[in-house]
Amino acid sequence: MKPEVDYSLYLVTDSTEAILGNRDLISVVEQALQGGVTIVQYRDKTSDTGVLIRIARALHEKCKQYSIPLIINDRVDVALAVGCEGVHLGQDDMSVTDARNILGPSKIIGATVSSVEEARIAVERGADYLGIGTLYATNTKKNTKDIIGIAGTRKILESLSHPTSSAAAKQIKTVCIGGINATNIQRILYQLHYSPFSSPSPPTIKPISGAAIVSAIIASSTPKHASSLLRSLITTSTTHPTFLPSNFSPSPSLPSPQTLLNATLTLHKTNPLTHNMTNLVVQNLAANVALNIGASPIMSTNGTEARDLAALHGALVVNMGTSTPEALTQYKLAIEAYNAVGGPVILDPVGAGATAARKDALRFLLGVGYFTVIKGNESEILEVARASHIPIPIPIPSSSSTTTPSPSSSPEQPQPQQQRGVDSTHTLTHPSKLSLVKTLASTLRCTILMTGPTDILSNGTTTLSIKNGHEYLGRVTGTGCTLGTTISAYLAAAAAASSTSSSSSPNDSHGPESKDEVKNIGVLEAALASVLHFEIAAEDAAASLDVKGAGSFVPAFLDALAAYREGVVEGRLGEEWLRGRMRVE
Ligand SMILES: Cc1ncc(COP(=O)(O)OP(=O)(O)O)c(N)n1
Ligand SMILES: Cc1nc(C(=O)O)sc1CCOP(=O)(O)O
Repeated sequence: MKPEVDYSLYLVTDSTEAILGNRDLISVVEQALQGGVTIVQYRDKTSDTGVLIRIARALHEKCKQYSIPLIINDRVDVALAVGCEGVHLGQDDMSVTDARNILGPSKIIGATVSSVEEARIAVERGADYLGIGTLYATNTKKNTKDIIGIAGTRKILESLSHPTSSAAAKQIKTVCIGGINATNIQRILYQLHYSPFSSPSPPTIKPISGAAIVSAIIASSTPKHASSLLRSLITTSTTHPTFLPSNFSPSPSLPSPQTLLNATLTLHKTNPLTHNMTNLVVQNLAANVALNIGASPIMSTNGTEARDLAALHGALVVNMGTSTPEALTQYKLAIEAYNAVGGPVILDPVGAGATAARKDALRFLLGVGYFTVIKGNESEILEVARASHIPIPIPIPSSSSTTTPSPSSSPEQPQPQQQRGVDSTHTLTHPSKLSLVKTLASTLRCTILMTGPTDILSNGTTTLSIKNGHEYLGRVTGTGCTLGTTISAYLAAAAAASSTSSSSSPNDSHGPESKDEVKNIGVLEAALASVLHFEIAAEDAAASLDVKGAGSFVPAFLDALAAYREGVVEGRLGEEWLRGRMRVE
């Protein structure tokens, strides 16, 4: 009878100079056991068999003291000699079938897989768990076959829980591997619906059972501390991941006008910080937009001050408009700082499809941290989808035929039309856009806003079309970027309000009506409220008699942004008014 194994923090060892240094492996593993690793794999690619067996025996003794299973990498003979709990086999090692025949039914056999097909075969051959990778590029193992990211890992998890999959597939345990550390583990587990003991929470995806880690523990100078930190991040990720603002759960329906007005009131009351790492073109306009909607802007591209700024309960906008390799390093520092404290982060992948450098920058940023909202025009969101390995709809050719993305689409991705500069191309039908935005939001477990004549907003559960706005917005450079600033201010306000709602007075004059309504301002509500504030103000500004074109529109727009906020705060713009103005379905 195989014991129930907790795969949540799976330590894979490494004895190389670069990672272990000149320390003693047994002592490092013992410290990791004290810190709370739940399963250990001895992985040593160079030692002779005699040495392998000696070290494996010593490790097994230690693991037994902590009642933790020991697995041997690659070598069935060593596992047999030591009598430990099992083996881990790669695609080029002994087959799972042969290993099972040798080891018998009571031993644990793990298999490395990087595709749906490899997973299917490993399950069929009787593996107990799958090591799914490579999740992210890692210095620990340079010659990995495929970097599959969150989307590739999810594809495998989805295939295992597919209604037509076998009972064994539905039951098999899974860990992800490659580039996992304390800064990204919660986001990764969140995006992979971590659940330590199988019980597929959302039925469409099998939750991951744990994370396999090498360097973040073995290379640490304090393996006990590194392990216990990782363990506590894993444990809290099932309750509430620290990178998510509290109460930011997916909204199941179209937010009510009162909730949207409450978001504006909350913004006014909290005067949140919006930290903009934005492009050179829009710095001034973005700061003015922030001031007029009722936020406090800071335009800082220095990542080293992000930790201090993140402590001020604001939100971060990362806008790739004029980014450089040096800027990417600064963005990384800032994203990590905001993720560490649960501050909202908005990614505006400006011109993401325009050049190879921008495509690379986008892939880099998507691996760096969690984005609460990703906002972009159609071309930019298509690029995010491609970077996330999500099947994208076929662009409209000369005729109007399109396909809807489906998880079973061919791996041959249709190439989106080359983006020219930062302008968007318009190639998809509305249903295709809806489907793409929803799929992307649910895959990345964040909120996506695709802007255009009709904006599409989705958190993967609720998908909305927003038809407000005015064409002048498209004739002033950088207005799209300043929408990112507006979203950040609303998210920061909602996050701050939700974390203090229990202590605030629910019936302040002109304030949100109840604690519940403050709590209900989740990401989708805050993002929708910000888009409506921005776009209805644009409509009002454009209708002003003084406005003759895009030039005179800008000052009128700033006035209208402030007037919207003042109207809501003073109670002149209420529920009925908003119901009549919002064009959302
Ligand atoms: C848990 C886990 N997953 C994957 C691997 C990789 O194993 P393999 O493909 O055999 O590659 P090497 O480890 O031998 O380089 C693993 N070891 N553990
Ligand atoms: C041993 C191993 N196997 C991988 C795979 O993709 O199969 S990645 C990897 C190394 C993971 O190291 P770290 O946690 O330091 O990034």
